[in-house]
Amino acid sequence: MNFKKIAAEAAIRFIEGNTIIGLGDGAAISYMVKALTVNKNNSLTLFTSSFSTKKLLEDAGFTVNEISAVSALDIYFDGCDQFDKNLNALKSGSGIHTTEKLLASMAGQFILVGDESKYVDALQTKYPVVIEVIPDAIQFAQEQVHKIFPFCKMQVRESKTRYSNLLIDIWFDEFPGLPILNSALKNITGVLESSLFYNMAHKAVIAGENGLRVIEKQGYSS
Ligand SMILES: O=C[C@H](O)[C@H](O)[C@H](O)COP(=O)(O)O
Repeated sequence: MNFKKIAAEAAIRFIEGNTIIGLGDGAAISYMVKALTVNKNNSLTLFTSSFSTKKLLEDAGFTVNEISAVSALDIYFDGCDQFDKNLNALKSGSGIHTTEKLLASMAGQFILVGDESKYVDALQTKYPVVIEVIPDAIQFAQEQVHKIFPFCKMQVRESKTRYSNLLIDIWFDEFPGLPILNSALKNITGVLESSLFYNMAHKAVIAGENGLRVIEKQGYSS
């Protein structure tokens, strides 16, 4: 069974009545593009944080709009590495979290899509937290991270971001409290964003052996 495909096809239903849509990156999102292609709706205005998703959309005949031209989306859909029961998510894999966070912040609803394996009680340290850093701050940012979290390990990625910035993977043996982790990284001068999406997602659509589930953030009803 292809659970990402099942979740993606279910997630499409949330589009009904909404027209300004953002799409993230990854396998689940690629199934959403396929599903959108089958039920083509020309009234959608589409944005994406991902060059791969952009190519998929354009190959399928959709127009992809410039992010700089928009300030509000109806819904932003994206995959993740993991998310917890409060819908805090790690989106470290692709290194495009700054653009993903921008679109998620613009959206009235931010919906995570994936298979059941993404859902954990508490985020696990098998993924790093990644920060996007302006090149001139590369030493300073590492020093600051080290001062705040002396036991973490850091590795600068070789690839640059679409904004020509650098990415640092930060590995923990154990995560500090997520609110502290979130604000401490955000407050370092020269750091744009981290790959921890703390308190941002509204819903998650996941599929697995036990069927399809929509998990809503506590206190959120659309
Ligand atoms: O880390 C986050 C990435 O941006 C993707 O959202 C994530 O890797 C997608 O996962 P999948 O390919 O399992 O849908």
